[in-house]
Amino acid sequence: MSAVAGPVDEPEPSAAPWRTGLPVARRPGCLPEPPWDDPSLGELIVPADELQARIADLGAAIARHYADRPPLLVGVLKGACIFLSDLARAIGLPVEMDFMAISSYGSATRTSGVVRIVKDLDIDLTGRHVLIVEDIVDSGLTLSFLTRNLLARNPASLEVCALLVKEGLQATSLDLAYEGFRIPPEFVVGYGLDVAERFRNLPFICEYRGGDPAGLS
Ligand SMILES: O=P(O)(O)OC[C@H]1O[C@H](OP(=O)(O)OP(=O)(O)O)[C@H](O)[C@@H]1O
Ligand code: HPA
Repeated sequence: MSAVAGPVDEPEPSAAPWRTGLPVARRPGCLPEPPWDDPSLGELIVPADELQARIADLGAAIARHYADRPPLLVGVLKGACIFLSDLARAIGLPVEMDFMAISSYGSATRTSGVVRIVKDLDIDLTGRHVLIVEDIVDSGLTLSFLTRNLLARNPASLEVCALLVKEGLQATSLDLAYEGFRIPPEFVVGYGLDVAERFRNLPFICEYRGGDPAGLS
């Protein structure tokens, strides 16, 4: 699986790390700036402008692949809400959207190992071209649960677009049609990703250094 794999016609690779398949390098010493500075936040992992540029490319690749069969985007709440909002606007097709809320982390920084559907889809997937939109693949448990669950609903096709994939943490191999960035195996927040519901509205992705979030108010 490549970091920029798409079913068709990806743009020519450039020197940017997310196009070469290399892990996105941490920005040494580059910390979030006011008003986003916070002592529990560490170094920047993906700056806001790189997120937006990559999402524009993903949107274009998705639009090419689904040109004659606009997909149903299935957003995985809550983490994917911001990614899906930007991605949907980068796909120049009349997409539809539905949402599923799935939780396995609670307020912790490690998966509980138990994936729970908190809210199911409203739309019947039978015969639909479904694109799952995920914010992050970490252990891979959520995605593996979700693909099995949605395949059982008889879609015409089922693909995955994940913004972030943590390097080397998945027990089984992944089948991702679209991937944004490979990131180091550390807990990250921002751009939809939270710890105990905090930091989802950061416009970038950064390392979380705050320790056990249980005491957060
Ligand atoms: O690959 P995994 O180890 O399964 O982790 C990935 C999942 O974890 C997060 O969801 P979370 O359970 O934290 O819920 P949230 O999206 O509401 O924050 C994230 O949004 C993914 O859905
Ligand atoms: O690194 C992460 N940050 C926030 N939420 C997550 N869910 C899985 N991994 C992560």
